[in-house]
Amino acid sequence: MPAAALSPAIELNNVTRRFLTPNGKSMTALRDFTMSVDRGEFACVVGPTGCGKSTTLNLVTGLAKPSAGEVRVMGGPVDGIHKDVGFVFQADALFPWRSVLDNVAAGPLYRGLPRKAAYEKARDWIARVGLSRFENHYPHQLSGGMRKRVALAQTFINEPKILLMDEPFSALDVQTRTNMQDELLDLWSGSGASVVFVTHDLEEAVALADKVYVLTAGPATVKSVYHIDLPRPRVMEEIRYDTAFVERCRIIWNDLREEVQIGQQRTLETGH
Ligand SMILES: Nc1ncnc2c1ncn2[C@@H]1O[C@H](COP(=O)(O)OP(=O)(O)OP(=O)(O)O)[C@@H](O)[C@H]1O
Repeated sequence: MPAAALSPAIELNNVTRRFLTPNGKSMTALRDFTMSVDRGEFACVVGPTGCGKSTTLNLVTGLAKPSAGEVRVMGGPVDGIHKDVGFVFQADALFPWRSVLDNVAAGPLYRGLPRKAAYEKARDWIARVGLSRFENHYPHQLSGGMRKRVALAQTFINEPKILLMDEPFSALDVQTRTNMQDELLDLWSGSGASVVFVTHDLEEAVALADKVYVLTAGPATVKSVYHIDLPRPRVMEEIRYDTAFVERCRIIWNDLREEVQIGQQRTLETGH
């Protein structure tokens, strides 16, 4: 077996990322950042507002380059967006002028699958997210939760080995959000994909993840890593009452709270 096949799906080794601010000064968003996500592992990243969570995802996509250190995806250096990477962000990435079916079929068509096979596959994924009756609807005719289901189908249909998610459910109401978390775990459990899921919501992180990274107030570095050994499959409505779950949230929140307070204090002092 080649060495690359045994390597983690994602590695950030001592990464520093600096930006130039509008007034020409250098600003460090990430400092000495080290993170490793194994194949098939679900990692969540939590930290104070603006600390650098999205920047970690941008480094994995290659949209941002490290100022120092190294980023590796599937055992190799990052060189543009890797074909095995899928995304789900807070904002919908659906084409408004295309039906649900055309939206979901777009990925396989783009990747060269013949039309008939692409549409068969799209129908299958639409059924898996429970939207068969809506395949001819347009995004504006769907609820926020339904659009998220389309987004998940649109992503999972490409069979990504790595899934990057940046607060994908934060705009949804609590009930819809819970349903989507279950849906995501269900789709992920059969996929073998490695996930990096950024969220402000610690309970969401603990409920979903194998591993939770707590980041410091910017510049972001890894403050601590928690392994979440709660049994799977997990059901969101039930896990929130599980004493082991509550205990883990309490421990991690004690850690995260300090950073949130530092971030808030800084905002009060500097106005941003
Ligand atoms: N392209 C850029 N140019 C300049 N500064 C940037 C750029 N991208 C991010 N930053 C800065 O880097 C810091 C980290 O931003 P990032 O978006 O990674 O934080 P975040 O933790 O994801 O934020 P939030 O919690 O608000 O979603 C912020 O201060 C931001 O202003």
